[in-house]
Amino acid sequence: MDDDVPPPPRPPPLLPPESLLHLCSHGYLGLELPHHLADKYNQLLATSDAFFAQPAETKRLYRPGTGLGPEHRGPPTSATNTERGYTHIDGEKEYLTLRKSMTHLPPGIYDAAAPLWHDTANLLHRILGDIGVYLGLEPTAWDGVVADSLEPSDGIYDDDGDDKGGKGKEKDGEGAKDGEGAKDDKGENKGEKPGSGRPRTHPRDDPPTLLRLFRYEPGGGGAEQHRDLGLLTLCVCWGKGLQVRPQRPPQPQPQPQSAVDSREPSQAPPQPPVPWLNAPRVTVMTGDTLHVLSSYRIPSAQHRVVVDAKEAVESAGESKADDDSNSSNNNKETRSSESRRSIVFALRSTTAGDIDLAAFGGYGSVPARELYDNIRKSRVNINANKEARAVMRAEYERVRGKGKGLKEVGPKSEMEEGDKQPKPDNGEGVDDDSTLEGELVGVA
Ligand SMILES: O=C(O)CCC(=O)C(=O)O
Ligand SMILES: [Fe+2]
Repeated sequence: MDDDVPPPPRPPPLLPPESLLHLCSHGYLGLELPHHLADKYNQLLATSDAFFAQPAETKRLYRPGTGLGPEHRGPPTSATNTERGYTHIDGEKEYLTLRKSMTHLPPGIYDAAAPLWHDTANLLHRILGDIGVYLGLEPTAWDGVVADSLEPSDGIYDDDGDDKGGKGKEKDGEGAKDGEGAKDDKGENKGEKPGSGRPRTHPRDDPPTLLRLFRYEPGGGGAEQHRDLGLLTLCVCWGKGLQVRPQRPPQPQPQPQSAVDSREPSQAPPQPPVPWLNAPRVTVMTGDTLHVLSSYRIPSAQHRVVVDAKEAVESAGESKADDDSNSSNNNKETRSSESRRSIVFALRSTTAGDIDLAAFGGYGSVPARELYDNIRKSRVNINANKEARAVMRAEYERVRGKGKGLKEVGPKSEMEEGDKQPKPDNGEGVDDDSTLEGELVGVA
């Protein structure tokens, strides 16, 4: 007998079976964070609050852009890039977006965010492992697509000019603009950990995963209904506003017609819309990339943010999405004069190399960047400013109106119909090298 039994390859399952079933059926789940991680979120919130309390001119130093002068501290990328640095949408919200490189950050943010990045990415990776088991995949199936997002970098960015134009530019396909920008800007992370001799990190080498600190204006509108682009998103909220929409329960099969009821199935009364529910304070949500890689078995979470207190109460009817044992039920109402804040960690699939589809029950492999770009198509960036959203929405409607667009909204039809779809927006016009996230699914 061989006593040499190898250790299990993974930690034991994290989610109880009923919670995993809820997540895989509805796309969202309330979580109770371990104390140490909840503390880290509270510390990051305090640091983030301190940053948002700064005068507008100070915060603007951290916006993305190039050639913005010696005081500029933000990422040296396109000025319209909403996926890095500080963004302010007047009357709506402001947010600071961190990427794995952890560079170009206001003082104090790196120290508060880096440990939290590590713990959150690893928590979501573990939940992906559970989802893999639910799907009948190897629990390690996701490792290759998230490996480059798991650990934060060291926040050092020292562009002394000798790697411009080459290293990493093609790595994730989003580097050219970043790299060009670096020529015009020293790009030092002056508010952050000084140091030398350590591996340098350039923003252009970042995987698309992000950590975002939000502050919403009271009554400023929140975020329109959408689905996230990536694999899993963790939202930690201070103040009510995040709402989720469960999947419609399966409908009973139409009965054989009888003399009593001769209605055609198509004449059945229309279903009332599924109501929005207030999300638990800490909620994990599935994204479109997970939907696609699960062969469409796992829905992506429909969600929105409603910060108009009156609308939030009316639309969700005070019901809470805490119908599972894991949810945390302390999503206190924000007083209308108070700003809602949230910290969002969006774990996205790599854009480097190839994705082995066999690991997901498919066949062959696909270039990771191609998968990412296909899923990103026909999306509206719900975190862009009003004008940009209007342009994207109009283009989206134009394409749909011509009948050449997606037969149905969403990545399923995109994947089925290949990548020949007209592109309502590919991100270039708005964010240049950034990812558009969030799709409006019922554009009014
Ligand atoms: O602020 C939140 O709670 C969620 C924001 C969101 O859904 C998003 O930015 O994609
Ligand atoms: Fe979202």
